[in-house]
Amino acid sequence: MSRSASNDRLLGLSRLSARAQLGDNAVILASPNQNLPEPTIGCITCFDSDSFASLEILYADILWAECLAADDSDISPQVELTYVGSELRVYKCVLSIDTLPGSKDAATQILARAYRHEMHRKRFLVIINPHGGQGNAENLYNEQCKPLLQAAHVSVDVIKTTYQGHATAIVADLPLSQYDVIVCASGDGIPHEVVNGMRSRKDYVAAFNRWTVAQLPCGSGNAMAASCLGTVRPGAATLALLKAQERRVDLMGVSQAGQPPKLSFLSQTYGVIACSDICTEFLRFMGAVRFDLGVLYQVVRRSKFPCEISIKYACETKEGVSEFYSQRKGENPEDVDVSSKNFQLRFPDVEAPVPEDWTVVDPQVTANLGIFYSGKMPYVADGVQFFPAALPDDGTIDIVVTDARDPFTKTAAYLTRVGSGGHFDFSEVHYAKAEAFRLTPRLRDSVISVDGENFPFQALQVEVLKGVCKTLLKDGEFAETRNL
Ligand SMILES: Nc1ncnc2c1ncn2[C@@H]1O[C@H](COP(=O)(O)OP(=O)(O)OP(=O)(O)O)[C@@H](O)[C@H]1O
Repeated sequence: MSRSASNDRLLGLSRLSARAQLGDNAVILASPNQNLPEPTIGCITCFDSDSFASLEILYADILWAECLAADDSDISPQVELTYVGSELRVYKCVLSIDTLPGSKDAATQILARAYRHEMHRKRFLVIINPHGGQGNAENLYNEQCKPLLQAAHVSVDVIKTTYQGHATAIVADLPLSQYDVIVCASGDGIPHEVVNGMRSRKDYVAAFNRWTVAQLPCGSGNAMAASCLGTVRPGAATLALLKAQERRVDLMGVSQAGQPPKLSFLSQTYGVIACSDICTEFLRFMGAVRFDLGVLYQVVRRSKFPCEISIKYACETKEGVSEFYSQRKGENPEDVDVSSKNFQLRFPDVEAPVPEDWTVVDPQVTANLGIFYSGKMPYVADGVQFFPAALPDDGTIDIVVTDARDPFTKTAAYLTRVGSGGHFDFSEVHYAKAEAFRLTPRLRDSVISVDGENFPFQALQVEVLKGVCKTLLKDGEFAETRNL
């Protein structure tokens, strides 16, 4: 039996008798009603006249499809479609699907096209950091992400963190088979905790083979979503996540003397950038602006951050980086399970002498260091492509080094071009790819930041761990960066 008319009114459902057929990329409306109902503002189950004006609803925007039992067996099958329309609101409509190639019913065929990577079948654990994003994370999730996840019928459990380090503890104790995707509704701090929680488990290899880690951008630093889903808008990121392709990415193993080894998924930094992030925590109320102010302050002061850096290069020059990048971009290898070997550190301990085949960065530069920034993902913040040559699982870490002695005008010129990746072109900016590096600070006190978190201020050694973690990438690749 079909749904009753009163039930439809309750849902705000528009029962169109529009006929439609399944195209390659969209459900294409053949003859929409002349008198289209206006969408009801704020209602999540209404008709979006904008999409209908274009006479098609893209599979990329479809969240759900369900066959309605026909009142009359003579008419084409009726399908209730749930989709994302203008302003990322969720809409519903009922269509009569005209021609149906193949034996599967219309809803099954639409869902297969809407979810090429079957994300609608996955079980999600969402970890919300209520403290994240200036205390806004929970609201952002509830208002912008949850309606889309519900409309997509995915199974979702939610846990809120109650203290720093809670996400590590949650993941360390989680039954392995209960979930497929660990979604961090947070900034970059929670994914950092999640991968370390996974690594702390006795069955860590199984955990990295089972769980996919993703971010819904609800924090103040959302580099993971910017890089993997191509947006830091929570609603758009939710849609991108539901349609994304699972892909293995590299992590980095971070070693410091006397500290337990840690995993890093995003970046390590010392100098201007680290200080601008960590040293401006007290300006948290200002949001992202606090970071820009911090950079400006350090650059105007021409602050120096002496250190020693040794690098096991994969590409030492920018020409090498460009060539490597163009050869490897677009590779989309099959997902192969990892073993404990993939997590083993290959290089001598951080306290042992630096291996002979590593290169010592010019001591003139490192005695006057401005920025040291190393990373695995292209975007370190919304619209800031610090590492335009970063690739998901190329087995390398991108490194940027600058000299604080550069004239202010030069420094300002390359820093203002970081948004477009234009800093790569400046001869003053050293950009390389490495398998590993060691950084030994030569200041009494300053900051070392790993994935945006404050780490002990002492020497650190970092090496890449190839393809150990699964995440979700829009179109199976990192967000687009400039041409190199
Ligand atoms: N309930 C809580 N109370 C206080 N801190 C918490 C809580 N839950 C998580 N945290 C900590 O908050 C820190 C920042 O988290 P997250 O990255 O999600 O937010 P953010 O707004 O992007 O912050 P940041 O700007 O510091 O990156 C993490 O170190 C995390 O451990």
